Amino acid sequence: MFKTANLYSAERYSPEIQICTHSEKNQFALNKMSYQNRRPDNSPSYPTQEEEVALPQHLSFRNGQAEMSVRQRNGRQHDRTRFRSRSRSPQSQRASRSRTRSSRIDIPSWNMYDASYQVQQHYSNGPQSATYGPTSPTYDDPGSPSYDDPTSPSCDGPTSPTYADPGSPSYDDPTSSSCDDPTSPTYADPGSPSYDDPTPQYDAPMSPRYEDSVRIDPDVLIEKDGNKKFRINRLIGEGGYGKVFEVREEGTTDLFAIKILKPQQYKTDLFAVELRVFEALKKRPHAQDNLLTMLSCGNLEHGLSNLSKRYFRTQLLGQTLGDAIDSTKKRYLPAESKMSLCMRQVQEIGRQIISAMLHLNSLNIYYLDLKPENIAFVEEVNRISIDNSSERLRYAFQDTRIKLFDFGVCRFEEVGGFVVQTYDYRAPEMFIGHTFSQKTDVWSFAVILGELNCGRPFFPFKDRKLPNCDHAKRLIEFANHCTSEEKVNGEVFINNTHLRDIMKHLLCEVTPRWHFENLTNNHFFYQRSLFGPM
Ligand SMILES: Nc1ncnc2c1ncn2[C@@H]1O[C@H](COP(=O)(O)OP(=O)(O)OP(=O)(O)O)[C@@H](O)[C@H]1O
Repeated sequence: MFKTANLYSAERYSPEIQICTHSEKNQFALNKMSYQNRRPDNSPSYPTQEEEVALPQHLSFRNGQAEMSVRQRNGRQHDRTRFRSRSRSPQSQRASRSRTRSSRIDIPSWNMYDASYQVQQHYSNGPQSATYGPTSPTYDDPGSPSYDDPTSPSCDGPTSPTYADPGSPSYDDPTSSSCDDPTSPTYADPGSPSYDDPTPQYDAPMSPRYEDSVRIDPDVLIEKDGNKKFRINRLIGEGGYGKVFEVREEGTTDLFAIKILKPQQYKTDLFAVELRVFEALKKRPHAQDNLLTMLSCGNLEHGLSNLSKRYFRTQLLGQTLGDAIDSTKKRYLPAESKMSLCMRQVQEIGRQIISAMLHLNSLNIYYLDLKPENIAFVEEVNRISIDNSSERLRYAFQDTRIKLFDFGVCRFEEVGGFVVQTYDYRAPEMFIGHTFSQKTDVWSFAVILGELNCGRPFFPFKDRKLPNCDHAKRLIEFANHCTSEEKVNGEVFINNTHLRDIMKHLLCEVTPRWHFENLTNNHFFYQRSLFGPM
């Protein structure tokens, strides 16, 4: 997503740090303070798409590690990318500590999802070779409810999915149907660079969180109770309570994902919840079509630095839907610049999410954190076919097979209580303290469909200062407008009549809102001929 980065008039910043991408020949410099305050032309408005995508808002160096945080302004996602010198000899550590502010990183391929980065760090005392980086852990969502927020009552190829999937509702068979996170990282992490803090934090002591994210030592993981050995390829991502690594089984070419629990999270039950969901899913042989399932779990023989030995291993998935549609950055673009996913693929993706949710519901599991960031493509993502002839620009993916993962927030029927949910996808009743139900997920599902159709976050407002009950009302009002043909801000939000008809039943008050079961024979999702070719 950063490949097209082209910085808005970089020279006008007083360059403290330069990053250049070889592939694009884009050189850009940033000065955190000047960017944070204003664009170079002094216009106070939202950044352009390019700026928004390209500008790292914070890049700092700590103990030989270059650290960059990217926060998509007004968006949901907060990404940090770190690079660290592979050899951490005392000399290199000393050299990096004495480095001045004039540093430069060359990144041959600026892609968050590359297996590794080749990073050349040129320090003031001479170029120094360094390598790679674990990539793109997505941290807390600026829109996510924070535990500190007292106003928040609910914390928060060509292969199409097969219609013949016996575990999924089939359109020939209309009857078929098949937890709190106190650990979420928050922006208030004292060791993290803060966006509000104008002081660059050079040579500040590393927070344990940063330090441990890059130390992969040893790089062979051995299952304690099995005989398998895995070599770590890279850190894929980091969540509130665990880190996910891409690993290769020794002696084979098979790749897997291994999630290892952070030691400080032993006391939380999110890992246990996720394992319990995996165990439950074993009872549904077809659940694995659209839900990530576990291959093994237990303890590793040797833990990694700063991580516990508890782990589980799963299939390795591709990019998340959230990253693939990357609509957050388009929030403030004019309508004509937004791109919608072609309707046929909205249908395909929607149908798979329904299938996943029906499996979970049949096991009395509430997912409760449905969002594009928790849905991943089975294969690496390839965006194709942009069709300019339709009303909106459209794109498609080569392979739309998806799976839902991250079951840490799931709830079982017998457990009630406080739930952490992402702000943008949270149902209105959750803002006013209602307990969750299956319909909580239905709302989030509809928001995702809307987002795929609009090419940007569905609800274009986010006012954290608004009392929760007012926000809830606003959501319902806005949803009513969107599901009518009325223009909202000069555009018809949902420009497909079939989708609009369904959305009326999904984006509404909780009582009339449909269940996922109501969608099992819905022609929008199950009538293949409804939409023509991409
Ligand atoms: N099986 C997998 N294959 C590929 N990538 C994965 C896999 N599982 C997780 N990831 C990546 O790792 C990141 C963190 O994983 P996950 O969301 O499960 O962690 P978490 O600790 O539950 O996070 P959160 O705090 O958001 O709940 C994800 O955003 C995703 O990009």
